Amino acid sequence: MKTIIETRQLTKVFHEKEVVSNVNMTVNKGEIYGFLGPNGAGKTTVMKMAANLIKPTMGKIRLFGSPLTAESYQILGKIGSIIEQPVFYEKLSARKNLEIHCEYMGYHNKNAIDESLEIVKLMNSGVQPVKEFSLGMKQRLAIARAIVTRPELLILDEPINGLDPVGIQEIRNLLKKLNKEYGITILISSHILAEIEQIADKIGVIIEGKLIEEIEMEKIREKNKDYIEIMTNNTRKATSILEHHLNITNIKMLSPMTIRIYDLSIPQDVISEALLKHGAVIESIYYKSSSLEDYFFTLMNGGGISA
Ligand SMILES: Nc1ncnc2c1ncn2[C@@H]1O[C@H](COP(=O)(O)OP(=O)(O)OP(=O)(O)O)[C@@H](O)[C@H]1O
Repeated sequence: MKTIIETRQLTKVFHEKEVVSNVNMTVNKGEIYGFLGPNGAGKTTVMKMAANLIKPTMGKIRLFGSPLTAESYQILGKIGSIIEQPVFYEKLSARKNLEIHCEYMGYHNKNAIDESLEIVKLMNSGVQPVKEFSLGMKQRLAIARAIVTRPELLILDEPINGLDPVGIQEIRNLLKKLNKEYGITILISSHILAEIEQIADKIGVIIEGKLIEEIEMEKIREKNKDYIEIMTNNTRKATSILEHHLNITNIKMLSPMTIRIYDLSIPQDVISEALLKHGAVIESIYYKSSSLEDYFFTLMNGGGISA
């Protein structure tokens, strides 16, 4: 698997305060990486270092497999970013803003501007000046500007911040499209779990400058599957009854007295009835539903992330 961003022991000190500490982050090609952490945790600082906007105090960054150095112009040309509040020429149209950006970047491709306006659905904004845009339109224009040079990696710092639910949905769909149809790898930060859990393939959680978790969403969902837990004096007998009489196969023995069923197609009362009917003693049986919010809450231990 190709690695697009790799940081090792990445550290940033501002005025003798370590705001990013030894961050080892890995963003793979094709991934949407959700970078999650409360306000002030260090997300923007890590992203600025990855985009070469500020220098690390210590540690290493590799982009597209090569070390990031002062001569990395070519590598940086493969990155589009929105870091902190995007600034536009407010009196000019969306198209004019993109033209100026392309000129500045030395990127000359006539179709690219039309294509990015089309992708973010701003084709119809015509000559309307950006100052009349809604926040959602401005965020879409920021994305258009980030993708107009056809980058392979997008670094987006809180692009959903402040949008209403419709705006959030629009940006989410847009990012999914850029990722799936155009193969763009995306690093996106947020302080709100719900904003990115639906689109991220992997999540990195940063608190007080430390990356405390980096994990695939798939693994989180796996860990957080609902189950039925049964305590019985004879787990072997109970397992055999479940397998032979109810055809349940996804059973895990947790202790000599406890089993868990992850196959939830059979209702709990049917399970109890079958166990009792065939002579197993049930000490307790209950349904456990665990949500992603629970997982993050436990992880953060109330560290300030809003679920
Ligand atoms: N240029 C700077 N000089 C001094 N301190 C800074 C500078 N930039 C950031 N910091 C401090 O570094 C810490 C991390 O800030 P950062 O902006 O990276 O966090 P964040 O996770 O992106 O939070 P937010 O979501 O609020 O932007 C904060 O305590 C912030 O005050």
